Amino acid sequence: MLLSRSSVYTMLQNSAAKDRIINCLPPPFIRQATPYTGDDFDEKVKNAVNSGRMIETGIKLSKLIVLGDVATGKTCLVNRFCHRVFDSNYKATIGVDFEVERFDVLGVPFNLQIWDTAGQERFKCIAASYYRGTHAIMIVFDVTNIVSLAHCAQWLEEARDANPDTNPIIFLVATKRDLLHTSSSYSQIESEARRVATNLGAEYWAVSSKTGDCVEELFIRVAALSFNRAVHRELQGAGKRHSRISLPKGIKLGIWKTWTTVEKNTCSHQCKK
Ligand SMILES: Nc1nc2c(ncn2[C@@H]2O[C@H](COP(=O)(O)OP(=O)(O)OP(=O)(O)O)[C@@H](O)[C@H]2O)c(=O)[nH]1
Repeated sequence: MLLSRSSVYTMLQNSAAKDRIINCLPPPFIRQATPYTGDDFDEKVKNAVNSGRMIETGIKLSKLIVLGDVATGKTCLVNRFCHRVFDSNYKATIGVDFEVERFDVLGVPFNLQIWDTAGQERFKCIAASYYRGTHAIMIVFDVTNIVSLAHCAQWLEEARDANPDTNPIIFLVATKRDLLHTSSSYSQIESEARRVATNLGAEYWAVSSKTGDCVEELFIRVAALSFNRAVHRELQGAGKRHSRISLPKGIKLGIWKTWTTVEKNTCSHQCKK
């Protein structure tokens, strides 16, 4: 069955969960540890949304890839956000896993494709073939493993090589925050990680998939910045391709997550103003 653009739009518009509704730009983890310093969505983006132009151009879609050393917690991070679960047993990702999360940003339907990639060397070439066309890159390291932080620059370089013509949003994410019990051991890692984040031009976050600490906030921030960038790109005429539904080869609309319908415009992410 073929769905018209307007029926797909209506279907998706009605399906963002309450906690996926974003009406204001969420803050970074640390104000001094981000290159994305704006306090709000761009004026041009807000004007375009308010004028209704975004509805005509179709559903917004951005691709996020999650990269990092083996067992740093990439899968647990994605599963915590997408399924609200945590599994303490390690199961290696083979190649890539794929999720789509539905958001409603400033009243506009927005989909974030989340690509969880394998950290194991032997699966790397499969994973790397999915790096292309990304709009956001999340480099993950384990707070208890300083070597995984040292490898972040290499992961980013490989992702950038696959996207020479784009300017993706970059996040450096410290996982397993719950494992560092003293604040002094964490602050040592944090200062080194923030230095690395600055060098990479990345926004820094520290999360725990086990406790759920800051996971939701991280992905809401990723979605909001990605939406801002996607609309901006579209307004500049460079993002025409991304304004349409473009699912990866072999992925059908039917596997998209359909969240239980919730009342529209009930925002759980309150504006601070
Ligand atoms: N304590 C704690 N353990 C975690 C956390 N996140 C992940 N782990 C554990 O770390 C191990 C590796 O997690 P995964 O999410 O599978 O790691 P991955 O980066 O996806 O691994 P690859 O797919 O092989 O690259 C598992 O045993 C998890 O339970 C966390 O926030 N806290």
